[in-house]
Amino acid sequence: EVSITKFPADERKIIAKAHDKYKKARAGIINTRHGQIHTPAFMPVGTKGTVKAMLPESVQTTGADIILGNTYHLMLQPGAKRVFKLGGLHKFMNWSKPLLTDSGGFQVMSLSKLRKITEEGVIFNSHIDGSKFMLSPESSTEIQYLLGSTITMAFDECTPYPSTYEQAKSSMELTSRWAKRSRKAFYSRDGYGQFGIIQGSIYNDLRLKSALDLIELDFEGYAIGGLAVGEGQELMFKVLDYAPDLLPINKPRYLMGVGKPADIIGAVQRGIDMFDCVIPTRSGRNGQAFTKYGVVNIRNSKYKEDNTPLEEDCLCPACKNYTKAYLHYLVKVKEILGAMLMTWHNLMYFQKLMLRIREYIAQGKDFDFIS
Ligand SMILES: CC1(C)O[C@H]2[C@@H](O1)[C@@]1(COC(C)(C)O1)O[C@@H]2CNc1nc2cc3nc(N)[nH]c(=O)c3cc2[nH]1
Ligand SMILES: [Zn+2]
Repeated sequence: EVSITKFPADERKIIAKAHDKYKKARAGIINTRHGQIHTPAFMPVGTKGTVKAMLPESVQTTGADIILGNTYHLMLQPGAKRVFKLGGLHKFMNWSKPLLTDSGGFQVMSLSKLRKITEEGVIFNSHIDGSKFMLSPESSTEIQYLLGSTITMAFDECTPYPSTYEQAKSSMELTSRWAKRSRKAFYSRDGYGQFGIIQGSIYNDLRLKSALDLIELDFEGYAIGGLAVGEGQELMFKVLDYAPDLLPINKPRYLMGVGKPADIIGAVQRGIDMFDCVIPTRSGRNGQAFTKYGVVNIRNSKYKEDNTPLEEDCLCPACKNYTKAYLHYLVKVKEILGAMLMTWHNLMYFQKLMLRIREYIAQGKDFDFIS
């Protein structure tokens, strides 16, 4: 079975770095049914089948190869069967490149009020109208098939932080049992893939056991779950100092929910290939712009007569055609165009960061720049 991961030998540029810090960084290409993904890659979050305030063609111009959708939200509305009947999520949202869908467990725990975790799966009440649903390894995998996801995530339990060793152990063991059922339920096709998600919280022996359990299932890629859940950067990096090395070197490694530029750079240096985070889109809508000068809070009154762009050399529409004064005004009066331009700029910024990281790795250069 051809997996979706072909780090072609000639294109795989794993450069041993002069000193330890960079030797784990790698740049590669993931080949899928819906096109290539250049790694290290940042995936804009399109939770409900849209990257908020962006047209899909605009997302494409920022350089994104792949976007993320959510099983939890789409199963509640408009419903996976309906999306399937309408031709699948790619057609529905007019995005023809790769799509990765999260499997829903994390969103149930962070969004729905009443829920019950059983061996079978998670029973919960919709946060929209309170109606009852159940997500299991089988139903999550089927929903992602109906959506037409390029990369399907195994159904896991995101171990909360902090957790005791015992709590983390039983949670990780549940995730391993669910991973097996997810793998069995996956309908494997050329150019599509399923990623396992390792848990184990901050305990290295649990992380190792989780990795061993999932490697046995031979997923096309692996995610490190249970991080970016409030543990902070220092503890996250402590886990990342060893966890990526537990995973197969020739398969993609995806760190879920991360992160700010500095988090991404530190994680790439520790061997991570894929990222997703709501920060560029969510903070853009809240008036925060990422720039090489740092984060600009455009609502600050010091910008109300600032006739210069966010970044003079940025090619996004916000910087090419508008001033900080105009963005300040739009965000203050809550005009929709404000959310659009700020989001567009931030997504462009994050993709430029990933492009620079890929170039630096390919040239064997240090990329400790925090931009
Ligand atoms: C709830 C919401 C929207 O998800 C974002 C964002 O808030 C927020 C809140 O604080 C920040 C850190 C800024 O990001 O945390 C989320 C990003 N961290 C994260 N996403 C994850 C998704 C995951 N999915 C699965 N299946 N399994 C996991 O273990 C898992 C772990 C994850 N960690
Ligand atoms: Zn810009």
